[in-house]
Amino acid sequence: MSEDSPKQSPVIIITGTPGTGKSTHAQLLVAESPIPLKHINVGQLVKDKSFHHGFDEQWQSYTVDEDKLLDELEPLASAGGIILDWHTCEIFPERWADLVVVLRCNHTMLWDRLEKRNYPLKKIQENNEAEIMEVVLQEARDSYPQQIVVELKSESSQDIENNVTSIVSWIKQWLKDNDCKIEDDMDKDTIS
Ligand SMILES: Nc1ncnc2c1ncn2[C@@H]1O[C@H](COP(=O)(O)OP(=O)(O)O)[C@@H](O)[C@H]1O
Repeated sequence: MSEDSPKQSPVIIITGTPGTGKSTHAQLLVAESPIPLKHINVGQLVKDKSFHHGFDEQWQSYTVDEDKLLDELEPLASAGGIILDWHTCEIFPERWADLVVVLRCNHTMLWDRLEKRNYPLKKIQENNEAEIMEVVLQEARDSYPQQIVVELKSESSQDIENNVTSIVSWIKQWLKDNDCKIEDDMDKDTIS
């Protein structure tokens, strides 16, 4: 985190293999944060605003138009107060990020979660393998200073509560470190 950041609230990236609990964490964090945070579900944003070059049937995912996506997010990241929720993070410039949370999950549990989502078998296998190989964790460690990258277990509801509590503590400390005030009457919302 930058010591002399003019932002009044931080940018938090929540990343992890699909199904590890990013959106669940982000939603609870919005509800429990002492300051307003916007939850940006980046995958949904890509779809809604067509920041892509089409759907890749083989990979069952959109081919993202990174320039358009970054242009949209830049002013939001500069202002702060956002949670970027996506299954990849290296695209986000290092200067944006104050905290990078990487959610992790046992691969058997992850398999069940993705099956419930009706993902095709190939996509479940790929994501499962990525989780076992720690692909997203490695990407985060390669892209941001090690002191802002935090790996958190997301296997139970207790994990979610504990994780959100510790992120809220981190936010409070960030606000103190950056001489920012907590205002009671600010709205909280979610955008995609
Ligand atoms: N820590 C957890 N404990 C139990 N269930 C979880 C946990 N994290 C996520 N889930 C469940 O797994 C599914 C995927 O969660 P979601 O937040 O949509 O993941 P992501 O945003 O990473 O794709 C949801 O049904 C959610 O309730």
